[in-house]
Amino acid sequence: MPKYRVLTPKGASFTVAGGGYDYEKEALDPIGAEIIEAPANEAEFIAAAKTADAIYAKGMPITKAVIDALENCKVITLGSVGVDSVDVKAATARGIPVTNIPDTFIEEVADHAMMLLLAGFRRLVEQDKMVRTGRWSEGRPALLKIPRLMGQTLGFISFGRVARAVAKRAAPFGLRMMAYDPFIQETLMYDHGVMPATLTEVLSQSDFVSMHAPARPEVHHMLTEKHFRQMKKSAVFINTGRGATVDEESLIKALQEGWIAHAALDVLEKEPPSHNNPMLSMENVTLTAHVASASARFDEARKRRVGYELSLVLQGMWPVSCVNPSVLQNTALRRWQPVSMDRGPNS
Ligand SMILES: O=C(O)CC[C@@H](O)C(=O)O
Repeated sequence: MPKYRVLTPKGASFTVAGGGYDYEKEALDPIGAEIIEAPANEAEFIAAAKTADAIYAKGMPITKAVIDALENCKVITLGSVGVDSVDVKAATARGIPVTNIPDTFIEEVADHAMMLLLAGFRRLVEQDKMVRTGRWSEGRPALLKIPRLMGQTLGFISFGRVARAVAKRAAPFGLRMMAYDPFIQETLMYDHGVMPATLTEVLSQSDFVSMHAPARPEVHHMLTEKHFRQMKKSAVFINTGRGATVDEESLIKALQEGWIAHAALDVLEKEPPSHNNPMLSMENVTLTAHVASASARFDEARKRRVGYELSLVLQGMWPVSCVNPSVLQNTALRRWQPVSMDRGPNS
């Protein structure tokens, strides 16, 4: 009988795929905790959740109904930056800390955003299709219509850690950069060679608009028809954040009616998309399957980090990355002091 039960939706275990090293066991075995899988449907998950000591949320929404059924849960742990799959408000109301991993795969997502930018701009998918379908001679005329990349403008909506990592990659390509983010200090933008701007300036002046707004209810459908109408007809829209920040119907209309040139998207409003999503057959759309974070290193790092957060809380300590830290004050969990990495001015 395990001392602690960590409940996770079936099929979402965070052991390394393909029988690799078992990072979950490494973190959880010494404290007597065990991962238990429950069917990933709300009713069956709720039945199993009553006695769970912790939830590892993945692959299914952890709704208010699930959270209200928890009788013994000390933490809900996410293996992502985005916390949109958990009703954080409900967890906060119940005094349950929710943890995420905000810093583990910034480089991967930034690589992917840059790849989408280049692929969308140089029409990679269309070019590939032309070669494969015997239309070799059509490739060059298609690209003769687009400008040179150097000197084009990249505009960021939201300038968090991933956007800043994209800016580092974009600078050597000779892109001018601007960003809209009312929550980030302008000096941080200047440090990255990025001009602070209003949303209208970003939309109307950018050749590439890269969306990085986090998945929060306040930014649901932040971009609608009126925003796509403000963009350049030649603009490429890139989204590696969350599909829900964009009104997808408006985006589809913008692409179909030529208000913008191309969309390169890792995220969609509904994932996977339904077979009748028009974007699946549109030539001016480049799609990947919400995989921007993926790499072998990330897979390992995510599992280690999830195991670490779980083991901290189950052993009675504050987690490292808590998205609702106000609840920590009212728990019996002990605050711990991380060791300072700052070894002084000459280190
Ligand atoms: O689970 C993933 O790999 C994607 C997670 C990513 O979208 C996030 O919000 O952190």
